[in-house]
Amino acid sequence: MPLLLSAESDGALREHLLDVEALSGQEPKIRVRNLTRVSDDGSLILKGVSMDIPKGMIVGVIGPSGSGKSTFLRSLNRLWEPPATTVFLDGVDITSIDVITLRRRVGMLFQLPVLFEGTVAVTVITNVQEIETRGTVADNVRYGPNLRGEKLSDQDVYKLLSFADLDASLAKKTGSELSVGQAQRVALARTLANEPEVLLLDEPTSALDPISTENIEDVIVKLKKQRGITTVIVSHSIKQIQRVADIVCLVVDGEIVEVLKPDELSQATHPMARRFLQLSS
Ligand SMILES: Nc1ncnc2c1ncn2[C@@H]1O[C@H](COP(=O)(O)OP(=O)(O)OP(=O)(O)O)[C@@H](O)[C@H]1O
Repeated sequence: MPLLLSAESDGALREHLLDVEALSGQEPKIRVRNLTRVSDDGSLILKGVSMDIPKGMIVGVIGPSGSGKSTFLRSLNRLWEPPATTVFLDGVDITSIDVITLRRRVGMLFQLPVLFEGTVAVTVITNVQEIETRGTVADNVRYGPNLRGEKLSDQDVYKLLSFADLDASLAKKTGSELSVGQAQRVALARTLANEPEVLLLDEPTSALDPISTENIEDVIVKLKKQRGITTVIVSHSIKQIQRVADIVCLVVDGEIVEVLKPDELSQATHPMARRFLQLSS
């Protein structure tokens, strides 16, 4: 029976008590095995991390600054290229999956939304024609499907905006007319237009006010409940992780040192993890 696994510290994988099948009833969506990253100066950024990410669950990733959280997250859709046979999506080594296909299936949202506003030429890979897109909210939402030669109808765009808790009237606006919170929800709608199976969120609300933060958190939870999307969220806010996550990974110094349920964080035993949790709460 598969177990959630954390980093190996002494050559052997340390098993955790959380059982993936018991939690989700299914095989993991993403499997990470012995993932190591060495920086140019020879220091270890990730130290043989192993982890199962259960399908349809929200996995929170917390830990001190510089501990490797973003590097871990970026490895999952090859924004940082992991070594072969270390990251698997539905059992398939992601380095063998076409990178555009992978990033459609494993979408990502960053700390700050980047919407395009000017004229952008999109080369449609399927039939090698060029489409011009102007940079409205609707254009942003249509971007991913456009790349695949699919055109979303106005209704499709409105549905995606509505799912991201945005009014359809925003569709004709440009990025500069939006608040950061609205722009982040547009970025989320744009990611959802690709119908991802997994969402990677790198501190998605750290630039947002509490109301916008709540809006985004609500959408994250709705995506799990209504669409069964698997989510990995890096956050500096332990309270946020406790609000949205089903399980929490504590990353310290390039290792996942603990995997716990959100209401069991006080049971963390690793000294650095305990100190981090005490200082953050
Ligand atoms: N491209 C890179 N080249 C060299 N070192 C890097 C690179 N990317 C990250 N690092 C280093 O790897 C370590 C982990 O960085 P990472 O951004 O993954 O940590 P983090 O836990 O997400 O930090 P934060 O919470 O501050 O965002 C840091 O020491 C960082 O300086």
